[in-house]
Amino acid sequence: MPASGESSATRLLDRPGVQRIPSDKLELFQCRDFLGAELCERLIGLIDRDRRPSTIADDNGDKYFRTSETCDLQPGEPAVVELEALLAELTGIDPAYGEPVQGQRYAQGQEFKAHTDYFEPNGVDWDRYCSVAGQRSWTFMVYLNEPQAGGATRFKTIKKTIQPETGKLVGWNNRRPDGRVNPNTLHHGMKVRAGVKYVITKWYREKPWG
Ligand SMILES: O=C(O)CCC(=O)C(=O)O
Ligand SMILES: [Fe+2]
Repeated sequence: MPASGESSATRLLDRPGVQRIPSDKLELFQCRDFLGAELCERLIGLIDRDRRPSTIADDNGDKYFRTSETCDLQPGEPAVVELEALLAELTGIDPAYGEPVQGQRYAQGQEFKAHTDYFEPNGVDWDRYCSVAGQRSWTFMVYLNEPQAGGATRFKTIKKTIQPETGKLVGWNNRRPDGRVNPNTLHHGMKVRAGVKYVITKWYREKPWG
């Protein structure tokens, strides 16, 4: 298959270990042990080195909406290169369509309230975030550890809660079959009740990132 900006259910399910979460409302997948524990540890080390308060696009005025910290991972770091190669092999998406990988860290009590990863097509931030690379197409995230309690990702519309497990990947298509954004991708990074939670997030765009 030639490299493109698209992944597909067929491509993802081709890989042993990938499971589709049953729903006709969105294309949602998980894969346990996508990353080994050692690579997860190295990525956590990078996140701890460079983290800053997380921000949100399409700000809704709630300053407790996303209370975590974020790290822009450096593309040249060996652990990031390894991660990117594994994601490209899984998704089939040409790396040119990807935003740089981010790390997210949630301390006890921190969360990312229910949101969608796509940008509101008529929102105030559309031009700022999407004029070059277009809309976010696919999201992939990987849990790098297991907090002692809390920190699950809840897909509210389909009432599905995914528990953090070291190395487990979760991914979904942010669009419906007709190409419009899919509100059923609404998800909540729930409060960590005890311990700390680390994830990486990888967002792909409809056009090359540039
Ligand atoms: O931490 C989670 O479980 C969800 C993270 C997320 O939704 C995001 O970073 O966009
Ligand atoms: Fe999200």
